Amino acid sequence: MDESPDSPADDQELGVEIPIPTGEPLVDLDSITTRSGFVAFAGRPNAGKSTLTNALVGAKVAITSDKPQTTRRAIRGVLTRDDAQLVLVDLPGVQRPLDSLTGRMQKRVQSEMRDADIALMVINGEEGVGPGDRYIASQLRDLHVPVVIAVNKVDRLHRPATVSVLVAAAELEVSEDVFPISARTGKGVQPLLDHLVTLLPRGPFYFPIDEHSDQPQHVLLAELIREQVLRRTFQEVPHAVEVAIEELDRPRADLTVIVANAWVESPSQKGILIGAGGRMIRNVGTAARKELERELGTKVHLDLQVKVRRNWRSDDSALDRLEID
Ligand SMILES: Nc1nc2c(ncn2[C@@H]2O[C@H](COP(=O)(O)OP(=O)(O)OP(=O)(O)O)[C@@H](O)[C@H]2O)c(=O)[nH]1
Repeated sequence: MDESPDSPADDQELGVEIPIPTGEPLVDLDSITTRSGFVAFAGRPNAGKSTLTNALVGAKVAITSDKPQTTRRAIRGVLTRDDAQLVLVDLPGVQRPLDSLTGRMQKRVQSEMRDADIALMVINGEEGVGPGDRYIASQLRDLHVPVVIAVNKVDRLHRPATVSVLVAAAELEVSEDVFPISARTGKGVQPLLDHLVTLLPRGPFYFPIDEHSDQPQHVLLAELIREQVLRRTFQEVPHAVEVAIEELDRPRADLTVIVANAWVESPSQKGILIGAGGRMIRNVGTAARKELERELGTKVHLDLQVKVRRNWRSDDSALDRLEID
Protein backbone atom coordinates (compact mmCIF):
# COMPACT_ATOMS: atom_id res chain seq x y z
CA MET A 1 0.00 0.00 0.00
CA ASP A 2 1.15 3.55 -0.72
CA GLU A 3 2.05 5.11 2.62
CA SER A 4 2.84 8.51 1.12
CA PRO A 5 1.28 11.30 3.21
CA ASP A 6 0.87 13.29 -0.04
CA SER A 7 -1.66 11.00 -1.68
CA PRO A 8 -5.21 12.44 -1.97
CA ALA A 9 -6.73 9.38 -0.25
CA ASP A 10 -4.58 10.03 2.81
CA ASP A 11 -5.51 13.70 2.78
CA GLN A 12 -9.15 12.74 3.06
CA GLU A 13 -8.48 10.18 5.79
CA LEU A 14 -6.51 12.75 7.79
CA GLY A 15 -9.24 15.33 7.30
CA VAL A 16 -6.99 17.82 5.45
CA GLU A 17 -9.08 20.63 3.97
CA ILE A 18 -8.94 20.95 0.20
CA PRO A 19 -9.26 24.65 -0.82
CA ILE A 20 -12.51 25.47 -2.62
CA PRO A 21 -12.05 27.64 -5.74
CA THR A 22 -13.17 31.20 -5.02
CA GLY A 23 -13.49 32.38 -8.63
CA GLU A 24 -10.33 34.53 -8.24
CA PRO A 25 -7.84 34.06 -11.12
CA LEU A 26 -5.07 31.70 -10.03
CA VAL A 27 -2.43 33.56 -12.05
CA ASP A 28 -1.85 37.26 -12.32
CA LEU A 29 -2.12 37.81 -16.10
CA ASP A 30 -0.13 41.07 -15.89
CA SER A 31 2.91 39.13 -14.74
CA ILE A 32 2.83 36.84 -17.78
CA THR A 33 4.91 37.91 -20.77
CA THR A 34 4.43 34.81 -22.95
CA ARG A 35 1.63 34.21 -25.43
CA SER A 36 -0.06 30.87 -26.00
CA GLY A 37 -3.11 29.39 -27.63
CA PHE A 38 -4.74 27.05 -30.09
CA VAL A 39 -4.59 27.59 -33.85
CA ALA A 40 -7.06 25.36 -35.72
CA PHE A 41 -6.47 24.66 -39.40
CA ALA A 42 -9.44 24.79 -41.76
CA GLY A 43 -9.19 23.93 -45.41
CA ARG A 44 -10.28 21.65 -48.16
CA PRO A 45 -8.81 18.14 -48.29
CA ASN A 46 -5.29 18.16 -49.80
CA ALA A 47 -4.67 21.90 -49.22
CA GLY A 48 -1.47 21.11 -47.29
CA LYS A 49 -2.61 21.48 -43.66
CA SER A 50 -0.57 18.54 -42.38
CA THR A 51 2.51 19.57 -44.36
CA LEU A 52 2.23 23.04 -42.83
CA THR A 53 1.79 21.61 -39.33
CA ASN A 54 5.01 19.61 -39.72
CA ALA A 55 6.84 22.62 -41.21
CA LEU A 56 5.84 24.85 -38.29
CA VAL A 57 6.55 22.28 -35.59
CA GLY A 58 9.84 21.26 -37.22
CA ALA A 59 9.07 17.57 -36.70
CA LYS A 60 6.82 15.00 -38.32
CA VAL A 61 3.68 14.92 -36.21
CA ALA A 62 1.16 14.38 -39.01
CA ILE A 63 1.37 12.11 -42.03
CA THR A 64 0.83 13.59 -45.48
CA SER A 65 -0.15 12.25 -48.88
CA ASP A 66 -1.44 13.33 -52.25
CA LYS A 67 -4.75 11.53 -51.50
CA PRO A 68 -7.52 13.77 -50.16
CA GLN A 69 -8.81 12.97 -46.65
CA THR A 70 -5.54 11.65 -45.32
CA THR A 71 -6.04 13.21 -41.87
CA ARG A 72 -8.69 11.42 -39.77
CA ARG A 73 -8.03 12.71 -36.26
CA ALA A 74 -7.44 16.13 -34.75
CA ILE A 75 -3.69 16.19 -34.22
CA ARG A 76 -2.11 18.77 -31.99
CA GLY A 77 1.36 19.85 -33.01
CA VAL A 78 3.18 22.00 -30.48
CA LEU A 79 5.52 24.82 -31.46
CA THR A 80 7.38 26.51 -28.63
CA ARG A 81 9.65 29.51 -28.89
CA ASP A 82 10.94 31.82 -26.16
CA ASP A 83 8.00 34.21 -26.33
CA ALA A 84 5.12 31.94 -27.35
CA GLN A 85 3.63 28.49 -27.62
CA LEU A 86 1.27 27.67 -30.48
CA VAL A 87 -0.81 24.53 -30.29
CA LEU A 88 -1.55 23.76 -33.93
CA VAL A 89 -4.68 21.70 -34.43
CA ASP A 90 -4.33 19.87 -37.73
CA LEU A 91 -7.84 18.86 -38.74
CA PRO A 92 -9.39 16.68 -41.42
CA GLY A 93 -10.33 18.59 -44.57
CA VAL A 94 -13.81 20.14 -44.52
CA GLN A 95 -16.13 17.92 -46.57
CA ARG A 96 -19.66 16.57 -46.70
CA PRO A 97 -20.03 13.59 -44.29
CA LEU A 98 -20.57 10.27 -46.12
CA ASP A 99 -20.46 7.69 -43.33
CA SER A 100 -19.75 7.40 -39.56
CA LEU A 101 -16.05 7.99 -40.15
CA THR A 102 -16.45 11.23 -42.10
CA GLY A 103 -19.39 12.25 -39.85
CA ARG A 104 -17.14 12.00 -36.79
CA MET A 105 -14.35 13.81 -38.60
CA GLN A 106 -16.59 16.77 -39.45
CA LYS A 107 -18.08 17.00 -35.95
CA ARG A 108 -14.55 17.14 -34.62
CA VAL A 109 -13.62 19.87 -37.09
CA GLN A 110 -16.55 22.00 -35.91
CA SER A 111 -15.91 21.57 -32.19
CA GLU A 112 -12.16 22.21 -32.52
CA MET A 113 -12.79 25.34 -34.59
CA ARG A 114 -15.21 26.69 -31.97
CA ASP A 115 -12.63 26.21 -29.20
CA ALA A 116 -9.69 27.72 -31.07
CA ASP A 117 -8.05 31.10 -30.38
CA ILE A 118 -7.26 31.57 -34.08
CA ALA A 119 -8.58 29.86 -37.22
CA LEU A 120 -5.97 29.42 -39.95
CA MET A 121 -7.64 28.88 -43.30
CA VAL A 122 -5.34 27.04 -45.69
CA ILE A 123 -6.11 27.46 -49.39
CA ASN A 124 -4.63 25.25 -52.09
CA GLY A 125 -3.05 27.97 -54.26
CA GLU A 126 -2.49 25.56 -57.10
CA GLU A 127 -6.25 24.95 -57.39
CA GLY A 128 -7.29 28.51 -56.59
CA VAL A 129 -10.28 29.64 -54.53
CA GLY A 130 -13.31 27.42 -55.17
CA PRO A 131 -16.81 26.78 -53.83
CA GLY A 132 -15.39 24.61 -51.03
CA ASP A 133 -13.31 27.56 -49.81
CA ARG A 134 -16.34 29.87 -49.96
CA TYR A 135 -18.28 27.38 -47.83
CA ILE A 136 -15.45 27.20 -45.26
CA ALA A 137 -15.19 31.01 -45.21
CA SER A 138 -18.94 31.28 -44.48
CA GLN A 139 -18.53 28.88 -41.54
CA LEU A 140 -15.54 30.78 -40.19
CA ARG A 141 -17.37 34.09 -40.35
CA ASP A 142 -19.91 32.72 -37.83
CA LEU A 143 -17.27 31.60 -35.36
CA HIS A 144 -16.12 35.00 -34.11
CA VAL A 145 -12.46 33.97 -33.78
CA PRO A 146 -9.69 35.85 -35.62
CA VAL A 147 -9.06 34.28 -39.02
CA VAL A 148 -5.78 34.25 -40.95
CA ILE A 149 -5.49 32.91 -44.50
CA ALA A 150 -2.47 31.02 -45.86
CA VAL A 151 -2.42 30.56 -49.64
CA ASN A 152 -0.28 27.43 -49.91
CA LYS A 153 1.73 25.77 -52.71
CA VAL A 154 2.92 29.06 -54.20
CA ASP A 155 6.09 27.20 -55.22
CA ARG A 156 3.89 25.84 -58.03
CA LEU A 157 2.69 29.26 -59.20
CA HIS A 158 4.08 32.10 -61.30
CA ARG A 159 3.87 35.55 -59.77
CA PRO A 160 0.70 36.73 -61.62
CA ALA A 161 -1.11 33.52 -60.66
CA THR A 162 -0.03 33.99 -57.02
CA VAL A 163 -1.34 37.55 -57.04
CA SER A 164 -4.71 36.52 -58.46
CA VAL A 165 -5.19 33.79 -55.78
CA LEU A 166 -4.24 36.27 -53.07
CA VAL A 167 -6.85 38.70 -54.40
CA ALA A 168 -9.49 35.94 -54.58
CA ALA A 169 -8.62 34.92 -51.01
CA ALA A 170 -9.03 38.51 -49.77
CA GLU A 171 -12.40 38.67 -51.59
CA LEU A 172 -13.69 35.87 -49.37
CA GLU A 173 -14.04 38.70 -46.85
CA VAL A 174 -13.20 36.51 -43.92
CA SER A 175 -9.75 37.99 -43.20
CA GLU A 176 -7.51 40.81 -44.32
CA ASP A 177 -4.44 38.84 -43.26
CA VAL A 178 -3.52 36.79 -46.33
CA PHE A 179 -0.08 35.14 -46.53
CA PRO A 180 1.42 33.43 -49.59
CA ILE A 181 3.38 30.38 -48.42
CA SER A 182 4.90 27.10 -49.47
CA ALA A 183 4.65 24.55 -46.69
CA ARG A 184 6.90 22.32 -48.79
CA THR A 185 9.83 24.75 -49.23
CA GLY A 186 9.19 26.83 -46.11
CA LYS A 187 8.86 30.07 -48.10
CA GLY A 188 6.66 32.62 -46.33
CA VAL A 189 6.14 30.40 -43.27
CA GLN A 190 8.14 32.61 -40.86
CA PRO A 191 6.14 35.83 -41.50
CA LEU A 192 2.94 33.80 -41.11
CA LEU A 193 4.15 32.40 -37.79
CA ASP A 194 5.21 35.82 -36.50
CA HIS A 195 1.76 37.18 -37.34
CA LEU A 196 -0.04 34.28 -35.63
CA VAL A 197 1.97 34.97 -32.45
CA THR A 198 0.79 38.61 -32.38
CA LEU A 199 -2.84 37.39 -32.37
CA LEU A 200 -2.43 34.94 -29.47
CA PRO A 201 -3.67 35.84 -26.01
CA ARG A 202 -1.15 36.26 -23.21
CA GLY A 203 -0.87 33.14 -21.10
CA PRO A 204 1.38 30.40 -19.78
CA PHE A 205 2.40 27.42 -21.96
CA TYR A 206 0.05 24.45 -22.22
CA PHE A 207 2.68 21.79 -22.98
CA PRO A 208 6.25 21.09 -21.78
CA ILE A 209 8.70 22.93 -24.05
CA ASP A 210 10.24 19.74 -25.47
CA GLU A 211 6.90 18.20 -26.52
CA HIS A 212 5.96 18.24 -30.23
CA SER A 213 2.56 16.55 -30.17
CA ASP A 214 -0.18 15.20 -27.90
CA GLN A 215 -0.62 12.14 -30.07
CA PRO A 216 -0.24 8.79 -28.26
CA GLN A 217 2.81 6.94 -29.55
CA HIS A 218 0.86 3.92 -30.83
CA VAL A 219 -1.35 6.20 -32.96
CA LEU A 220 1.65 7.99 -34.51
CA LEU A 221 3.34 4.64 -35.28
CA ALA A 222 0.16 3.29 -36.90
CA GLU A 223 -0.11 6.49 -38.95
CA LEU A 224 3.47 6.12 -40.18
CA ILE A 225 2.56 2.66 -41.49
CA ARG A 226 -0.68 3.97 -43.07
CA GLU A 227 1.29 6.71 -44.81
CA GLN A 228 3.27 4.06 -46.69
CA VAL A 229 0.00 2.34 -47.72
CA LEU A 230 -1.33 5.69 -49.02
CA ARG A 231 1.81 6.20 -51.10
CA ARG A 232 1.28 2.93 -52.95
CA THR A 233 -2.49 2.52 -53.37
CA PHE A 234 -5.12 4.18 -55.53
CA GLN A 235 -8.86 4.77 -56.01
CA GLU A 236 -10.92 3.52 -53.06
CA VAL A 237 -8.18 1.48 -51.36
CA PRO A 238 -6.38 4.34 -49.52
CA HIS A 239 -9.70 5.49 -48.03
CA ALA A 240 -10.59 1.94 -46.92
CA VAL A 241 -7.36 1.27 -45.01
CA GLU A 242 -6.75 1.91 -41.33
CA VAL A 243 -3.80 0.61 -39.33
CA ALA A 244 -3.80 -0.43 -35.68
CA ILE A 245 -0.81 -1.38 -33.52
CA GLU A 246 -1.65 -4.62 -31.70
CA GLU A 247 1.57 -5.18 -29.78
CA LEU A 248 4.70 -3.22 -29.07
CA ASP A 249 7.61 -4.85 -27.23
CA ARG A 250 11.15 -3.80 -26.54
CA PRO A 251 13.04 -7.05 -25.86
CA ARG A 252 16.37 -5.17 -26.04
CA ALA A 253 17.28 -1.50 -25.68
CA ASP A 254 18.08 -1.32 -29.41
CA LEU A 255 15.15 -3.37 -30.79
CA THR A 256 11.37 -2.74 -30.94
CA VAL A 257 9.01 -5.51 -32.04
CA ILE A 258 5.73 -4.24 -33.48
CA VAL A 259 2.71 -6.30 -34.49
CA ALA A 260 0.23 -4.29 -36.58
CA ASN A 261 -2.94 -4.94 -38.54
CA ALA A 262 -3.95 -3.13 -41.70
CA TRP A 263 -7.75 -3.19 -41.89
CA VAL A 264 -9.49 -3.15 -45.26
CA GLU A 265 -13.19 -3.45 -46.11
CA SER A 266 -13.29 -6.30 -48.63
CA PRO A 267 -11.38 -9.39 -49.76
CA SER A 268 -10.58 -7.69 -53.09
CA GLN A 269 -8.95 -4.76 -51.26
CA LYS A 270 -7.03 -7.31 -49.20
CA GLY A 271 -5.77 -8.88 -52.42
CA ILE A 272 -4.64 -5.48 -53.74
CA LEU A 273 -2.83 -4.59 -50.52
CA ILE A 274 -1.04 -7.93 -50.33
CA GLY A 275 -0.19 -7.76 -54.04
CA ALA A 276 1.06 -10.46 -56.39
CA GLY A 277 3.24 -12.86 -54.44
CA GLY A 278 2.96 -10.55 -51.39
CA ARG A 279 5.06 -7.88 -53.10
CA MET A 280 2.90 -4.86 -52.17
CA ILE A 281 2.68 -5.58 -48.44
CA ARG A 282 6.41 -6.40 -48.35
CA ASN A 283 7.21 -3.02 -49.91
CA VAL A 284 4.87 -1.23 -47.48
CA GLY A 285 6.48 -3.12 -44.56
CA THR A 286 10.05 -2.33 -45.61
CA ALA A 287 9.35 1.39 -46.12
CA ALA A 288 7.30 1.62 -42.91
CA ARG A 289 10.03 -0.11 -40.90
CA LYS A 290 12.52 2.60 -41.91
CA GLU A 291 10.11 5.34 -40.80
CA LEU A 292 9.43 3.54 -37.50
CA GLU A 293 13.17 3.10 -36.88
CA ARG A 294 13.71 6.82 -37.49
CA GLU A 295 10.92 7.69 -35.06
CA LEU A 296 11.90 5.24 -32.32
CA GLY A 297 15.69 5.37 -32.66
CA THR A 298 15.95 1.56 -32.48
CA LYS A 299 15.94 -1.31 -34.96
CA VAL A 300 12.36 -2.42 -35.64
CA HIS A 301 10.95 -5.83 -36.38
CA LEU A 302 7.54 -5.23 -37.97
CA ASP A 303 4.93 -7.97 -38.34
CA LEU A 304 2.19 -6.46 -40.56
CA GLN A 305 -0.97 -8.45 -41.34
CA VAL A 306 -3.83 -7.46 -43.67
CA LYS A 307 -7.32 -8.18 -42.27
CA VAL A 308 -10.83 -7.66 -43.61
CA ARG A 309 -13.36 -5.85 -41.45
CA ARG A 310 -16.42 -5.13 -43.54
CA ASN A 311 -17.71 -1.55 -43.37
CA TRP A 312 -15.41 -0.47 -40.54
CA ARG A 313 -15.95 3.13 -41.67
CA SER A 314 -19.63 2.84 -40.68
CA ASP A 315 -18.99 0.75 -37.56
CA ASP A 316 -18.98 2.87 -34.42
CA SER A 317 -17.35 0.23 -32.24
CA ALA A 318 -14.49 -0.11 -34.73
CA LEU A 319 -14.08 3.68 -34.86
CA ASP A 320 -14.03 3.84 -31.04
CA ARG A 321 -11.34 1.19 -30.94
CA LEU A 322 -9.33 3.09 -33.51
CA GLU A 323 -9.66 6.21 -31.31
CA ILE A 324 -11.31 8.25 -34.07
CA ASP A 325 -13.76 10.47 -32.21
N1 LIG B 1 4.13 21.75 -54.26
C1 LIG B 1 3.67 21.73 -53.02
N2 LIG B 1 2.99 20.67 -52.55
C2 LIG B 1 2.54 20.70 -51.28
C3 LIG B 1 2.72 21.83 -50.44
N3 LIG B 1 2.11 21.56 -49.26
C4 LIG B 1 1.60 20.33 -49.35
N4 LIG B 1 1.86 19.79 -50.56
C5 LIG B 1 1.47 18.47 -51.06
O1 LIG B 1 0.04 18.40 -51.12
C6 LIG B 1 -0.43 17.11 -50.76
C7 LIG B 1 -1.43 17.21 -49.63
O2 LIG B 1 -0.76 17.66 -48.46
P1 LIG B 1 -1.31 17.35 -46.99
O3 LIG B 1 -0.45 18.13 -46.06
O4 LIG B 1 -1.46 15.88 -46.78
O5 LIG B 1 -2.76 18.01 -47.13
P2 LIG B 1 -3.95 18.10 -46.05
O6 LIG B 1 -4.57 19.44 -46.22
O7 LIG B 1 -3.44 17.78 -44.68
O8 LIG B 1 -4.91 16.98 -46.59
P3 LIG B 1 -6.17 16.20 -45.88
O9 LIG B 1 -5.58 15.24 -44.90
O10 LIG B 1 -6.79 15.54 -47.03
O11 LIG B 1 -7.05 17.22 -45.25
C8 LIG B 1 0.82 16.29 -50.41
O12 LIG B 1 1.20 15.54 -51.55
C9 LIG B 1 1.86 17.35 -50.08
O13 LIG B 1 3.20 16.93 -50.32
C10 LIG B 1 3.44 22.95 -50.97
O14 LIG B 1 3.65 23.99 -50.33
N5 LIG B 1 3.88 22.85 -52.26
